[in-house]
Amino acid sequence: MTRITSISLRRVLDSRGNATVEADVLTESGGFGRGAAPSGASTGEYEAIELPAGESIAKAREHAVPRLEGLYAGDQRSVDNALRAADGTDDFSAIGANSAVAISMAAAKAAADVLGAPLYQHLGGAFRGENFPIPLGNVVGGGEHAKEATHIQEFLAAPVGAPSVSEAVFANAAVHAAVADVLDERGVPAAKGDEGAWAPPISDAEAFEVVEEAVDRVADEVGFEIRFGLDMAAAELYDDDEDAYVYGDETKSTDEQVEYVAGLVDEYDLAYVEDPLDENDYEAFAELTDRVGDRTLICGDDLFVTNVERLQEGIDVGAANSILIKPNQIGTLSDAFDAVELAARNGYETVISHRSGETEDTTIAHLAVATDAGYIKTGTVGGERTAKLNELVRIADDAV
Ligand SMILES: C=C(OP(=O)(O)O)C(=O)O
Ligand SMILES: [Mg+2]
Repeated sequence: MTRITSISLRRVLDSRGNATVEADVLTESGGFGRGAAPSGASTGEYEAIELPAGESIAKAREHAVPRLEGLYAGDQRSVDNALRAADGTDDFSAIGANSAVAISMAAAKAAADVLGAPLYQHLGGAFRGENFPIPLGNVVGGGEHAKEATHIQEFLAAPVGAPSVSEAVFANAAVHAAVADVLDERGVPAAKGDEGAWAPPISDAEAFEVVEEAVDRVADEVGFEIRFGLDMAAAELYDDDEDAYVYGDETKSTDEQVEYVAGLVDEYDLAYVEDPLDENDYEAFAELTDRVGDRTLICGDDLFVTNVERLQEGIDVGAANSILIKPNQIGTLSDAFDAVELAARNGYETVISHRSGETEDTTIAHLAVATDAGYIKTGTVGGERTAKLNELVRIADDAV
């Protein structure tokens, strides 16, 4: 039986050293699942609300846990509906999306444990496990993830020609290492940002040169196509008062930003551009998608926040052609699945994603395989990132 008998919640550390919520779910027949909430730094304005971990735990213990005990862990919709009902708001601001997502993921894992099935199969069904996402690997970054580095938040290796997920994962690690070599040759010192990407004190223009060089070197070595992409996190660059995108001392109007990004797509043959425009500007997203959407992915992260209503608005006007899926942006696995399905029905590519603050939790690796996502964005190096990447390698090797 998969009835939930107990849920324990605790504060644990995330990769930035902040407190986050971990949930353990136990079922009648001894099924066990554990989930931990990640946490963003460049969060979208419309995301579900994360409360301080201790507060979120206290509220969830009082309002959610009593409703959940006795439910079937395997009935994910009921579990997630009960979380929503216990919260009673649209954005999980009563119990916190951090407790909600931790419990939602833990319940799914407990159900998989009872079934004796890998999580991706419990979530995605018997026919999943053959296709794997292309990992987008953050190799250079700045923005909200590292001070005194690039304005663009993430430069992402995209090993689109890799014959296997394992070769893709290792190629991204090789690009990360090659970036260090190229920076060293240029005499540029570099620490690492929150996601383990290099955070050098160089201009965005120089970062393009460095990443292109590193990608080319590794592509030559491995013999398959590697491209690269960006997360511009442009809502963080956009200044409402100036109505412009601010790059240090320079600003760009919205038209100039569209022109700039379209130019970058062509100059660098970018495979992927996330959040190239402000999270409120569907119109400019649509214009850019119209211009370059036939040759690259224009992805909405802060734009869509894994929310079906915001995604539908984008679909209606042709804004973007792909969506970033972050379960903690919306609060439950059911909501994340709904966003994936709406995207798929409308020809939008899905990219399952980590947050800049992460834990060892590997749910998103399973979610990517379960939903047949085209891409996963989960870093390149660092234990909390390799936890997901190595889990993908294990899934491919039938070793989970
Ligand atoms: C992973 C990201 O960063 P954060 O978790 O800080 O939102 C992102 O913006 O895509
Ligand atoms: Mg983003």
